[in-house]
Amino acid sequence: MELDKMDENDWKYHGEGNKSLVVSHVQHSQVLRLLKYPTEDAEHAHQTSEQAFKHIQNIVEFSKNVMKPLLGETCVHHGEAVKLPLDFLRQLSLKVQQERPESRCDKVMDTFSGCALCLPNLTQLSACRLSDRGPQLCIEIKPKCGFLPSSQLIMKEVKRRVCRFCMHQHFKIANGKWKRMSRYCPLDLFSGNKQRMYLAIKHLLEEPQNNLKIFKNGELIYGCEEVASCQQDLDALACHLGPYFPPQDTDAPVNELIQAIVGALLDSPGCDHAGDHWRAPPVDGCTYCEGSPLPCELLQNGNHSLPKDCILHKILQAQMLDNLDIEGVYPLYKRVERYLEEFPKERGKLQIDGPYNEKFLEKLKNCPAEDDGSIEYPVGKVHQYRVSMTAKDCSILIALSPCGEDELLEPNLDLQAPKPRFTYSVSILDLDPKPYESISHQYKLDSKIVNYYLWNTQANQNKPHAPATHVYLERDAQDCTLVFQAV
Ligand SMILES: O=P(O)(O)O[C@@H]1[C@@H](OP(=O)(O)O)[C@H](OP(=O)(O)O)[C@H](O)[C@H](OP(=O)(O)O)[C@H]1OP(=O)(O)O
Ligand SMILES: Nc1ncnc2c1ncn2[C@@H]1O[C@H](COP(=O)(O)OP(=O)(O)OP(=O)(O)O)[C@@H](O)[C@H]1O
Repeated sequence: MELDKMDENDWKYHGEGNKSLVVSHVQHSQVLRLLKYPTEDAEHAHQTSEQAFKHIQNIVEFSKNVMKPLLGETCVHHGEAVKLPLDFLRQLSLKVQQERPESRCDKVMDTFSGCALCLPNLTQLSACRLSDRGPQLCIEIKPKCGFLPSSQLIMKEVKRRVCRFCMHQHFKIANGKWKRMSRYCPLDLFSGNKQRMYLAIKHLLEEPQNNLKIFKNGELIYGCEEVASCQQDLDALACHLGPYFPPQDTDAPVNELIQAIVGALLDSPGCDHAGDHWRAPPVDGCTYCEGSPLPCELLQNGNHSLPKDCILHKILQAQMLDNLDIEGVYPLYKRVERYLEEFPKERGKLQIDGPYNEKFLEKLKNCPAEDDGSIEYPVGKVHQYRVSMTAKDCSILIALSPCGEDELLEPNLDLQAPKPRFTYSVSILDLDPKPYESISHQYKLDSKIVNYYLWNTQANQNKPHAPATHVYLERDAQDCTLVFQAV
């Protein structure tokens, strides 16, 4: 990338999340990930270029030194912090503005610092496998948390039976984030049982929310950009998929696609043994969620039997570093807070805000197994919890391209299920560190999600024919706030 020749016309809007906006290069397989901040947040506008650059470098180092050893060399691309001309960024921001979904416009792209993260465009197969291929298909899945907690410290028993995603759905529908309930359950996807995985992906296709997107040649063809309304057309998707499947299969291209996704998720390409040396302690919680719509006989048939080196297994291992649950971690976070009040200078030594280097990884690995009264124990558990939060919020990108005849013989490139017809690459994105301070937010959110779920499911059980208008009063902390008035 030649920084003195940056031209906004070489870049186009690609997508965005809560924290960053992504543009892709029109010719090269490259993206720029630009941070966003709330429109009213003047503090960020006054952040110096050095501070912004350091923030992005922190993201790079966390991906490279913490998440990569856990998740694997081949699927994590940490990218590079870059400094860009301010004029280019201002023009780019104007150019992409009209393509941004309205629901994301409460934040603006950072055009002040001149800093961004440059990454390979992961919706395309990696360059070494790419050459001149046919049309490329890319499936992005944000799987969310794939296990039920089993910590002794949990007071809210329902959390042992219904997963966070399924409970959160009730809360999201009530506060208008989505219009329709998703039937996807992460425990089905992470089950390792092909039937359950197939149905989990089918449910994602039926109601993608922000958990599934499909790109064709880098363009979004399926998945919602606009938050509340997200009706997708499966017939239109089937038409898009036509060229990828031989004519005899045209009646079922969506099913074929699901099979291909299941195959890629269960495969262990290259078999790098990332994370092997420090496995998360086993969590012996229940392996199915009562919120899943699947029949009981199917749910009980599959117990985290994911192949050891597949992408889902690695992500699940990283998620399971949270073995105390937020209910167990929050008191430890408060203990760290009290310690830092007394010894503020220790903040740097304990690496509360980084740097995310080998020493940080050591702290994570060497956290005492039991509470020995040291400060290393609560700090280690908080670090582990933050890493697990990143793994619970990352996305998997599967880039598929039809195979040439000759490639069908290469064992590591072929999908086993259902037929070896694609070459593919699997990557993980959005591996940013979650701020230390977010633990407090997580604790409150956990409580809101569980309380609302219990209230809503009990209200529906007791009053199946109750009037459609109801009021939810939230009584956490000292106040009593009117939260929802759903109609
Ligand atoms: O808390 P959750 O589970 O709702 O996850 C948030 C995501 O919401 P989701 O439920 O996936 O729609 C949320 O995604 P959306 O903005 O809803 O697309 C973000 O990923 C957020 O992360 P961050 O604060 O931007 O670093 C995520 O927050 P973290 O909890 O990961 O910090
Ligand atoms: N390297 C990449 N290659 C291709 N597409 C990418 C890449 N990085 C991000 N994207 C796209 O941009 C979107 C937003 O990126 P990302 O998930 O990193 O944003 P975010 O703001 O951190 O998300 P979140 O809301 O989860 O915090 C992704 O959903 C993905 O579609």
